[in-house]
Amino acid sequence: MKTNNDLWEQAKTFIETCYAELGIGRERLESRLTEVQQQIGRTGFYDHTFEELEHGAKMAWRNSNRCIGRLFWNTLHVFDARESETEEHVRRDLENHIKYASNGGKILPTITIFKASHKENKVRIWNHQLIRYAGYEHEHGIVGDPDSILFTKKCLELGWKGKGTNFDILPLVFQIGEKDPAYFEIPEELILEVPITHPEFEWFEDLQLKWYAVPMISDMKLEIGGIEYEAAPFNGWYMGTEIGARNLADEFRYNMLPKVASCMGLDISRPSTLWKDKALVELNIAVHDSFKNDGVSIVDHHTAASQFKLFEQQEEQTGRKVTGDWTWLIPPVSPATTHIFHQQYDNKWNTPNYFYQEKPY
Ligand code: HEM
Ligand SMILES: N/C(=N/c1cccc(CO[C@@H]2CCNC2)c1)c1cccs1
Repeated sequence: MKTNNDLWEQAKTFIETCYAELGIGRERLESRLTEVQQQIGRTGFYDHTFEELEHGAKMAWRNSNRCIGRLFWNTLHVFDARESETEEHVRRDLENHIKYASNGGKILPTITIFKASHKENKVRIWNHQLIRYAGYEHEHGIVGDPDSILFTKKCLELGWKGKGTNFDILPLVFQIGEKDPAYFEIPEELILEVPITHPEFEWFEDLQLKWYAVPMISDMKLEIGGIEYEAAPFNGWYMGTEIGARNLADEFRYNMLPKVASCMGLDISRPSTLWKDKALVELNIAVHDSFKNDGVSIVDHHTAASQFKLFEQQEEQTGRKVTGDWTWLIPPVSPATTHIFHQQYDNKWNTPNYFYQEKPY
């Protein structure tokens, strides 16, 4: 249980750092600290100004040790949805986020921040990502994304009906306060997807693969200066390997490597022909090429690593120590061809940051 003094210490540290980074003078800092101390004394909590919320969300991205995309931390667009406390308003805010962030393919890194977790009528989103494919477990096998099986079951229990294809878009599911969760289909016109084709292999399109354009994580908790926001969906753009080397490649996901290898005419009779490696590279080329041709933002893992190197240099110049989680920062394809593999990172967790939280179901 956090005491008022613990919260005051966290708040003071955050506001001092935040105001220093924003170049806000001593006068405003002192009066703000007094105001915050009084509000904590009176109510046990305090409310962030929009400026503090906006910069805190950017600092949290900058502190995300597992994120290779942090060069662009200061470009995050922040929507303040802390006043929303009805299903209609939350639904409107989520659809607005999807529309704004997708931006016709020129993806804009965006976060929408709902009511703080200590408030009445707080919001909790049940989706892992705002847009994701359903997964169904049948006797004869799995249809769709195996990673979504449990959440899909929850949606079916709530009354949602899926078409039963490999790419059914799951509904938005969220609850307000202690009320039961509500679900809403996302309007089709808001959903941007990319069919996966290959620049040389004509047969690739016959695999009928596609993936959604915008990854929007909606189940992590944002903590800023001791205040928690358990609903703060954020998006960037994909690094191609996430789709090509994990979502479509893992045996426990769409498991496409054997099929791709066979269509390539490779000898899959023994591992030492490296058929998996050959299929993996072509699948990643297909993903990257398809997104590029459709004008949807995506970054390859080599470019992303170079951008991360610039981030490291930029942080050093600013006098901030870069922290990182090497095990997540190295890409799943050709990791040793990036500088990250040959370097060590301090995995210290600073706040503000994004954290895992208990599932609400
Ligand atoms: C702009 C383009 C971005 C790219 C290319 C990018 C790339 C990545 C990648 C590849 C991962 C590892 C994911 C995995 O292996 O499953 C990751 C993790 C992460 N990213 Fe980024 N990112 C971007 C923007 C953002 C933004 C805008 C935020 C938050 C405001 C963010 C916060 C995080 C966090 C918290 C994690 C760790 C997630 C976990 O622990 O499960 N990233 N990022
Ligand atoms: N490109 C991205 N990739 C991810 C970033 C964070 C998390 C994830 C998915 O994490 C899952 C949980 C553990 N691995 C898969 C993917 C972004 C999503 C939102 C902003 S950028």
